[in-house]
Amino acid sequence: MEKYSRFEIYTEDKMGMALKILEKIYNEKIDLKAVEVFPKKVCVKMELMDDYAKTRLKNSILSIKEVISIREIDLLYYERNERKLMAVINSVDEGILSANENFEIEIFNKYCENVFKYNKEEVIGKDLRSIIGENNPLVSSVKSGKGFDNVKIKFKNKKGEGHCITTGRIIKDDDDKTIGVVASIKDMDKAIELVNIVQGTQEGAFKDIIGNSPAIERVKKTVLSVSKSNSTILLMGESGTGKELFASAIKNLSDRKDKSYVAINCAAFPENLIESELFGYEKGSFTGAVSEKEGLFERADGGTLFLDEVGELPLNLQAKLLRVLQEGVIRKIGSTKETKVDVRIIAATNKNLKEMVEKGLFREDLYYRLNVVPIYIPPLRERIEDIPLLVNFFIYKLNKKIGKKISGANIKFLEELMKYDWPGNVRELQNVIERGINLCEGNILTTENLIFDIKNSSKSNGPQYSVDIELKLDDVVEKAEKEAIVKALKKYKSFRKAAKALGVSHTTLINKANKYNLKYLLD
Ligand SMILES: Nc1ncnc2c1ncn2[C@@H]1O[C@H](COP(=O)(O)OP(=O)(O)OP(=O)(O)O)[C@@H](O)[C@H]1O
Repeated sequence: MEKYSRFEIYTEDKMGMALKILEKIYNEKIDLKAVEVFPKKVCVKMELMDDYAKTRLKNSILSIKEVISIREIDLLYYERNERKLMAVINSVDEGILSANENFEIEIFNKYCENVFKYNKEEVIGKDLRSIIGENNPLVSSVKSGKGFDNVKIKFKNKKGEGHCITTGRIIKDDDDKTIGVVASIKDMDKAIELVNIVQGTQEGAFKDIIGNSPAIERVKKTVLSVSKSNSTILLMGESGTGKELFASAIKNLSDRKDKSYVAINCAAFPENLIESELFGYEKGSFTGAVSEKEGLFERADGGTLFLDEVGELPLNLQAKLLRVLQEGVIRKIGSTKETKVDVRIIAATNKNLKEMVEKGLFREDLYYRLNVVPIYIPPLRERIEDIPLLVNFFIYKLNKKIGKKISGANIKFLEELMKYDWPGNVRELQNVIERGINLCEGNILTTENLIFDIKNSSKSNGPQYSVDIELKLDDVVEKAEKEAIVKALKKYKSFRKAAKALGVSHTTLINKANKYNLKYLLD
């Protein structure tokens, strides 16, 4: 790096001090590089001098009557600021490139060096067009005076072709004239990596889980905080609430996301088959066992096993499952050998397991083993705010399947859906929308296209969850309050009458109806 000599010269507060000092430098035939002038102070940057030359110059400057003192300094103020700025520019995980109105490159940070495969020294002051070509948004923005966002550019460098994503802003002077452009550069591979990271985290993992009601947001928050650990998770909720979706989100958010994910519905197999499905069997262990069979636990080794409808597991298999959870070993049917497996269990149930334990239908010890991290997914009737979003989502999804171009649903249609009790939850809602799309002759769903499932009554037949395990006291109170208000509004069809029945003032009831989004019930 080139070296310089720098002086800081203190003077009396007089006009023309800088000129007098510069004259002395000139007389000593020293090459001046930069000057900074302040009240009572002048700083100069000059060619590198030896001690003799420095002393000569100092004496010459000190001979000026108004000069008080001189000291050597490391950097001028502008250099300090420039270095601070460059340190910041080099520390960001993005390329920063700037060029002036003549396309000369002025800033080119470390990240740019990696993307474009040029050293800063090779490009500073060079024509931008010779480095990244003529046809790129940076050049056109200097010409047009307009910035640009997230444009992909291709360029040639020493190592061949490269590509990156860039966003640029124009630099203007006081007269609004373009004097340059500054652009951020993102390496394409890094941008793709970023997308993958995002997909492996929150937004990506929850992208198929529609809804932003406080109730569903609470579940997402819990899922986020527990997915990274290896603890067993028990997902509880009525049928069709999205337990399977959440199980898959947990897997995608966990460190096991790239490992095997095996799902089994315990209710879908007859009792005698489920054991061989889960644990496998040895050849010849029973008639028909002509070859060895790998069980799902083995298949999920290193990854995640989703046990859906775990409440349906027969009691003898509950004991076997308990052993896996306690000791991490499995034994195939017909084998004497135990094999170690490393499997994270996510179990789901729409049954009230605690009640099953009380009735002797589910092993208590297994219940506590599974119930390490219980997550309760609320039924749709407790998050009716999500219905419009879900309706749009299903219209979009099912249009493609059915080959229609429905653009939405009218208000009355949505209101009817929000009044309904949804015993079949989101799955039932999806069916209702699919039926509606099939029936719809226009491009908007109306109440004429609305048919609810006949088998479901308007009263929920889902399980009532006990308070102690799934919800915080505040949530329980809110839930009960909301249910009582819904019931009263449906029964009395008037705020005044419902308020009287509930023993609260008219205003209190209206405020609460607003809080829970229930005013539509009386529209
Ligand atoms: N929040 C949601 N956003 C979008 N789709 C959802 C949502 N919740 C559920 N679904 C859809 O509803 C259907 C039922 O969901 P899922 O199978 O996850 O429910 P479940 O609780 O596991 O049901 P079951 O207890 O009957 O097995 C699926 O088609 C799923 O994609």
